[in-house]
This record gives sequence, C-alpha cells and structure tokens, in this order.
Amino acid sequence: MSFFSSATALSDTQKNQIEQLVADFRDPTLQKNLIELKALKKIELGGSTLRLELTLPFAWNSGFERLKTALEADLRKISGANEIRWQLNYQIATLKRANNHPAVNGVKNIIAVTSGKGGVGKSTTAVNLALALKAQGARVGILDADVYGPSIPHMLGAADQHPTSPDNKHMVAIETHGISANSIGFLMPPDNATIWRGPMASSALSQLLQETWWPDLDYLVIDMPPGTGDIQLTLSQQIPVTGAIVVTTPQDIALLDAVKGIAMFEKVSVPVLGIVENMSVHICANCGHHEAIFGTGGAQKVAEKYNIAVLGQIPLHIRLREDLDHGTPTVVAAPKDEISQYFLQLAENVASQLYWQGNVIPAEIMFREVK
Ligand SMILES: Nc1ncnc2c1ncn2[C@@H]1O[C@H](COP(=O)(O)OP(=O)(O)OP(=O)(O)O)[C@@H](O)[C@H]1O
Repeated sequence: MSFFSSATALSDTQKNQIEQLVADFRDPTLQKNLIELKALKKIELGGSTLRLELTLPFAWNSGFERLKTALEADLRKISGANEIRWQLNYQIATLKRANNHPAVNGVKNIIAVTSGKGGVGKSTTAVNLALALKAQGARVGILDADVYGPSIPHMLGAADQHPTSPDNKHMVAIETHGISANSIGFLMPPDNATIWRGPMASSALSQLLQETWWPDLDYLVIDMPPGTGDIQLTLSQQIPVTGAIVVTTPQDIALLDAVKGIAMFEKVSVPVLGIVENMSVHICANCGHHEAIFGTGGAQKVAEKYNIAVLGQIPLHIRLREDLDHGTPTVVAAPKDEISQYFLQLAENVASQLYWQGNVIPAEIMFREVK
C-alpha cells in the first residue's frame, strides 16, 4: 500500500515501482534507505512532469544530487514523464546533547572541532567545515573558542568587524560568507587573549556562547582551544556538545595527541564523531601530483582501535592557506575545486554521522523549506 496522500495520474503499480526505486538507492550517508527514513513525502504526475518531494533530517545537498543522477532515467521510463521536478526540504533533527545540557538559544546541534595539539589545522578545518555544511543546505554558525589564538575573524575576512549589542547584554553574531560567527578576536586585540588563564578563559567562552544572539542554526561549529589540558576538559564538560571531531595529521606524534583527545572526551562523556586527517597528502600546486609526505594509514589505525570513523582526509595544498590569508576560504573561493570537494565530503559525513549516531529530541524539530 502506498502512503502518498495526493491523487495523481500514476497507477498504483507505477507508484510502487517508483517507491521501490527510491528504496533501492544506496549511499554512504544513508544507514537506512530513504523510504525507511520516511524521506519521500510526495510523488505526483501532472501533464508530462513528475514531481518528487523529499524531507531529510540532516544536511544532504550532495546526496540529493547523486540521487537525482542515479534515478532520473528510470523515473522517466516508469512514469512516461519528460521532466522530473525535485524538491528537497529540511527538517534538521536536534540530537541529544552530551550530559543532557540545556540547549543554547537558537542552536540545534553543536559540533566541537578539537585537536590534541596546536598547529595541525584545526581552525582551517573548522572554518571550511562550517562553510561546507552551509553548502550542504544547513544554517550554520561558527564560534571561535581558541582564546589563545583566535584566527577565525581573519580567516573569514571579518577581522575589522565588531558585534553590536542592542540590549547591552547580548552580542549579535557577525554575518559573513553566509554563516554567523563570533570570536574573542572580534572583541579585543589579538595580543590580549593570550594572557588569559584557565578559569577566566573557560568562563569567558561559556559567556560568549550563551550571550551571542545566534539566529536559528542547524549546526554551530566550535573551534576549540588545542590540547587536552584543564581548560579543554572544563570546556568539554560545560558546553552542550552534540559531538566532537578530532583533527590530526598523519604523523605519529600528532596521532598520539589525538588519542589523548579521544580519551579526554570519553572521560567527560562527550561522543566523538570521528577523526579528520589533515595534510593527509600533499598536492603539488604546479603539477597536481599527490604525495603522502607525512606517511599513510595512521588515522585509520587510531580510528579502528577506538571504533570511530575517519570522517575526512584533507590534502596539504598551498591554496588552502592562501585563501584563508585572503579571508575567503577555499570552499567559498573555489567551490568546484578538488580541495573544496574534500570539505564537502567531510561535511556530509559529519552531518550524517551526527544523525545516525545520535538520538533525536522530538520536541525540538522545526520545519523549514530550502528549495
Ligand atoms: N591542509 C592544509 N594545507 C595548507 N595549509 C594548511 C593546511 N592546514 C593548515 N594549514 C595552514 O597551517 C597554519 C596553521 O593552521 P591552523 O591555524 O588551522 O592550525 P590550528 O591547529 O588551528 O592551530 P592552533 O590550534 O595552534 O590554533 C595556517 O596558516 C593554515 O593556513
């Protein structure tokens, strides 16, 4: 029996065939098929146009493109339509937060981007991930919690901006490249932040998170301070995180620090979504040659040992640094570039893993149409 409510010119057999076709679509982001996920909401034939409408609980624009490509020819054959019109809506799920913390106003899910040590490309990953999640169809914010080196304002080309405070209590997030951002770096000169010590830094960060007027966000990416010391531990306990990501490089020493990071999150009951291996291969800007200058397979081994996923592998490429220095991250500056594809893939893995690993909080579901 079909669950479609509206009358169409399709026969039951055609509808069942289409439903089966959609059910048979396989994708790495789908742990249940689209019918089991109740994603297919409408199917209608009007004249020679077949309309299909889907609603997904996580950001899925790339998967949607793969679906269209895979099914179009068969859909035409089954329905006899000349044209297929697709619509994707999002009803992005709010997932259970670590330690049952209350939500931050307006924010559905918080993704903490962390690293066991400094300089592995955590901020680079956080900024490009946030922009890639937006490109995947979500409403996204980024909070720069790296008090010791707040680099996000510069990376987003917004270093001269300052949040306003209409009520003298809250700050309005800065809007840049289509995402909302806040950072200690917007509030004080960069040198001042480095003198902050543990308790002062963590209370300032909690304040920054809670007292920012975030617009409605599906995902807030937090660029955490590097390391596994007291401040990181306190923050991980205080922040209502949905899931943490550990950024590492393939080198042994960075991997050892990544293991410490994973252990820290386990200790404070914050779910680790997986590892991102940055600088996994060097791509030569002149000839495009790929070279694994820091070795291979390390992140995979750590991931297997701790039973977590490798969410993405980001190449070392001069363009990534140059675009950040110019304030237009590569995902925005060159969305079709090979480098951006790595981040888009990372974003779809993060969004889907977050959903499949989490527990939906039903009361917080809100409906929104995006296409
Ligand atoms: N994959 C990459 N390709 C090219 N440059 C990179 C890559 N990853 C990081 N970088 C560059 O390396 C430098 C350090 O990166 P980033 O600031 O992201 O590190 P971090 O881990 O956040 O550092 P910290 O934790 O100490 O703040 C930056 O100049 C950045 O542009």
